Amino acid sequence: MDSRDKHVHLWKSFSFAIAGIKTALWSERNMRIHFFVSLIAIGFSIFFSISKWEWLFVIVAIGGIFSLEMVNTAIERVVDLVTEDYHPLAKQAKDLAAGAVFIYAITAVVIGTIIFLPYFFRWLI
Ligand SMILES: Nc1ncnc2c1ncn2[C@@H]1O[C@H](COP(=O)(O)OP(=O)(O)OP(=O)(O)O)[C@@H](O)[C@H]1O
Repeated sequence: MDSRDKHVHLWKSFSFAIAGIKTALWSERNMRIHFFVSLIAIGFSIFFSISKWEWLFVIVAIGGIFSLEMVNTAIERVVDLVTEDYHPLAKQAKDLAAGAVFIYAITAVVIGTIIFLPYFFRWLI
């Protein structure tokens, strides 16, 4: 593979990844909820002029939840592809993936609370 082929290959992988993000945003209700909540979090971050360190946590929380939700969606798709019948392993796979998203979502809420609550109190009083 010469360097031009590698370039084309890299560009194709990138376009497939973008297609995946679009699919997730259009087809998954949870992704749209994450998108909406992320916009609010970014809005608060700008409004309160949070510090560089706080931005890092906000970015990790937002990036993490989007990535994990997409992995969850991918697992759901593969399970549905393998079987449409009820199967205890299919249930476990989907429930485990959903559990992973749930854990990260709680983590993100805790991060948001730790960062934004003091700003809210200072803003109120
Ligand atoms: N083939 C299956 N066999 C056994 N249980 C299943 C199967 N498919 C789904 N389930 C159970 O139903 C639950 C919901 O499945 P579904 O595919 O609707 O995912 P979902 O979490 O509702 O998806 P979304 O995030 O898109 O709303 C799963 O978490 C799992 O417990």
